[in-house]
Amino acid sequence: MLQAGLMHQTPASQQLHSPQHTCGLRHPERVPVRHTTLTRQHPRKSRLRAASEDEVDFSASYEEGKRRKLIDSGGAGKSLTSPGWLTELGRLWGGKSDVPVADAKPDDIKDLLGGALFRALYKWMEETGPVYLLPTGPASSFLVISDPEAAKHVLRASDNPNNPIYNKGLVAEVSKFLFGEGFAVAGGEQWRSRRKAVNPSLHRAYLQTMIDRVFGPSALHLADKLQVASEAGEALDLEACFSQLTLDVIGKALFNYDFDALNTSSPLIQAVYTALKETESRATDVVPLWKVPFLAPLIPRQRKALDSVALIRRTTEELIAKCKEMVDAEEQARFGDEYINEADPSILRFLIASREEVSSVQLRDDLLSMLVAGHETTGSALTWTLYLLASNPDKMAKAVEEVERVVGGKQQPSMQDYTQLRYLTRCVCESMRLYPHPPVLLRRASIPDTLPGGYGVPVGQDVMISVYNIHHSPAVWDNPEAFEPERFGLEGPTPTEQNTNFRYIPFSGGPRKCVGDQFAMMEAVVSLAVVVKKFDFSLVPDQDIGMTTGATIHTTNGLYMKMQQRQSAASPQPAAILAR
Ligand code: HEM
Repeated sequence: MLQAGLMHQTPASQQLHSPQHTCGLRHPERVPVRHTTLTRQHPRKSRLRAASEDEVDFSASYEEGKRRKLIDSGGAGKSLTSPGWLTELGRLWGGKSDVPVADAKPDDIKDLLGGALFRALYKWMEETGPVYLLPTGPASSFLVISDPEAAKHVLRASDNPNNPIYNKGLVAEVSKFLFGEGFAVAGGEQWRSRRKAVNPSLHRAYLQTMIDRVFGPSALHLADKLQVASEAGEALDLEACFSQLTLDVIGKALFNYDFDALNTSSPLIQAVYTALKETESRATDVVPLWKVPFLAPLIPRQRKALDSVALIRRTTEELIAKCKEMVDAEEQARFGDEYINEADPSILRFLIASREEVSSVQLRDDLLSMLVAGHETTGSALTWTLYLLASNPDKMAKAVEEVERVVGGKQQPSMQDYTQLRYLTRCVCESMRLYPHPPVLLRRASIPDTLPGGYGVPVGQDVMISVYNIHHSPAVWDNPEAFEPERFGLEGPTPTEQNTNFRYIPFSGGPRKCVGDQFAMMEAVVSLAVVVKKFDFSLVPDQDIGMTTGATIHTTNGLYMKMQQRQSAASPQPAAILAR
């Protein structure tokens, strides 16, 4: 089954010959995507209707969809097959709701809890339409959204002071044990004021410093490790390597702390992984025992998670204390919008030097939010981009040609080079279209709402925006399963939620959009540029990579590759090799 997760990928051979997009950019700020609208003609089928203009007006299709809806009085979509028990419960629960209910069988739900969430959600989208109710118990359900216009509506109304309809809901519940007061899960005024304080720390001068001093050098450390394996003729698990790399990067960028995860295994690193795993497990627990506080110390998994969080918090508090001492010792910390301390350009340093009124617990939890949000996400984006490039030799050849031309004899790209690595940037974008991290975004309605097109959303309803479905929908993208970085024209802007009208939302959108999007793109492109410049990568044949989901889409069994140093990269050698 896990293998099947990758089976719906278009085979590399077909991708090589897949027709290229020809639609040009008519609007300089718009990225060409398939100009179609999803029209619900039948609850089990959707058909494509070509739109005549750049911008798609979804309102017409919603109206048509509403007219054609085949909803019975119980609120469930008409089903030709015998519905499962969950659907029955959904019918009872659905009452007057007009949202079609997914024909969810127990097996499907098992799939979902096992981590293959996106596949089940996709199937129900095909059967039921772009907005449906997924019953998950007698009194619980998700309203699943796979439509860009409805996603835009919900994301823009999330923690929006002028239109406060949705909040983070379940996400906040399952990760509170780790994030605490952190702004990634907080809501309302607490979130707003902390996001305002953190945002400026990611200014352009900081990102430039990160490229030169963190992204490039950390990727060169990875190259050292790859070189050793290459000389020994060994295969390495690149997913594990990228996870180590991105932990090293985020540690330095946030705290000026070197986890050195590429070379060592410390209890702290293990603690970060354990805590992350626990958030994933909590989101899919059938019986959420973690909700019962007095039980936690009695359950080994919970105890381990809580011990891990305690270790992470202690370490972060120590780093904050040290940094505070340094800032206090400075005669006059010159602080401005683009403040950077030469010796310590970290975000922690910026936040302390800004002397914002903030409790140390809040500061600690904000940093932890960024550590967690910025680690596995970027690691997974790197993993799947390299996988896709290795599976598509013609795309890899184009990427390598660009890197060699732009970066030339240097070991790592500069900020200026980064802006010229346009094809490689689009490879990362396209990989995040096919493998979005996270594949779903969760929200909860804090007041009753109506989606564009008329579906009602009751107060307290959990909403799941399936980014995966939107990114894979044939109604939204031409040839959606193919890896085609070219679909985002080289001359135009890189795709964002804005210039694709929420068809492309790997960093979400609206007020809760990722704060680290630029950081992540630079980190991913620079890291890939460094390694593809030095090595040819080949997938170990016949491996069962598998695909599963949690906070990100990751492999089930790792991504094993062999590296061979490129002729053109024979000199200069990676730093550590020279030192040997
Ligand atoms: C490829 C890498 C990344 C991806 C795909 C990604 C994706 C996302 C997404 C989808 C959200 C919004 C979730 C929602 O709407 O519920 C988000 C939020 C966030 N991300 Fe990222 N992210 C990445 C890298 C980073 C990095 C490197 C950092 C830090 C430097 C970061 C920090 C955050 C924070 C703090 C939030 C919460 C923002 C808020 O709630 O106000 N992310 N990310």
